[in-house]
Amino acid sequence: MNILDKIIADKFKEVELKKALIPVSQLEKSVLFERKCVSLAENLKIGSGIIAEHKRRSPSKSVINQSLNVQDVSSGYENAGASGISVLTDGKYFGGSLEDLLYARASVNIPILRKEFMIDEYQVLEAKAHGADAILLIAAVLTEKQMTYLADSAKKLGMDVLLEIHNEEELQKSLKVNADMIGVNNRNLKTFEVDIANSKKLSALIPDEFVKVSESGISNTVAIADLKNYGFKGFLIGENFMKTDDPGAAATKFIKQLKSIA
Ligand SMILES: O=P(O)(O)OC[C@@H](O)[C@@H](O)c1c[nH]c2ccccc12
Repeated sequence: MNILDKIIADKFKEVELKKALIPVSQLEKSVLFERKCVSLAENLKIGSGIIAEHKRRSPSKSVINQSLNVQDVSSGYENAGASGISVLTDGKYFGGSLEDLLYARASVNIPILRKEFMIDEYQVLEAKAHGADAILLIAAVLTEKQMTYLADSAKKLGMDVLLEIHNEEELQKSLKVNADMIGVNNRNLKTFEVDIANSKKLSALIPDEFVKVSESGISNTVAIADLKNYGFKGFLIGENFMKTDDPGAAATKFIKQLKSIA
């Protein structure tokens, strides 16, 4: 079994357990359920385009940074001029939690993406109840029908949808889904190989109604200037910031440099 299949198998078990412990009616009682979401897709069009990620560890890199707290990282990213923040909530493989999402929400006003392996509507409700403005759907692990259902349920709650693809086949099955953004993952989640050329290759095939996002392996501003020429408006960056002692400062420096070459 590849790592992605393992993560998904574990996720099914986790969601079943959670459903039994915390009913949907309780999620809907969260004060955050009434909060009006801020559109990540719209924010990408008007700002720096950087979606800065809070990621403690990953299956590909093991530990990235375990010593920071999510409030400092999130407010650091917001002050740096990020257009949005991505918060990993998977515990087993990425060291994140829904609590991280809550604390991030309490620390910033910019849109927050719940970075999770979504397989069930229950997780969409959880995202809303913990202050997310957007959810991620990964085409590699979902059918067209599942993506349609999950996207529609997120849209009903006022959240944006970032649909992640890695190849042309995944793009084709995603085109009818009600997503706001299509993200090209430069990392193959099955092999962990990273290649930014993947974004460039697939860009022309993505219809204009979707905001284009390039994800993973981005470590310099020249790569972004290049990706902008291919129509990308959003750039998801995790490790490059998180591997430093001060991700907010790293993001500040990065975004300043980005502006200077624009
Ligand atoms: O740390 P990086 O290489 O900058 O990548 C960030 C982000 O794109 C990556 O964490 C990611 C992209 N898609 C995912 C799906 C699940 C978990 C994580 C991811």
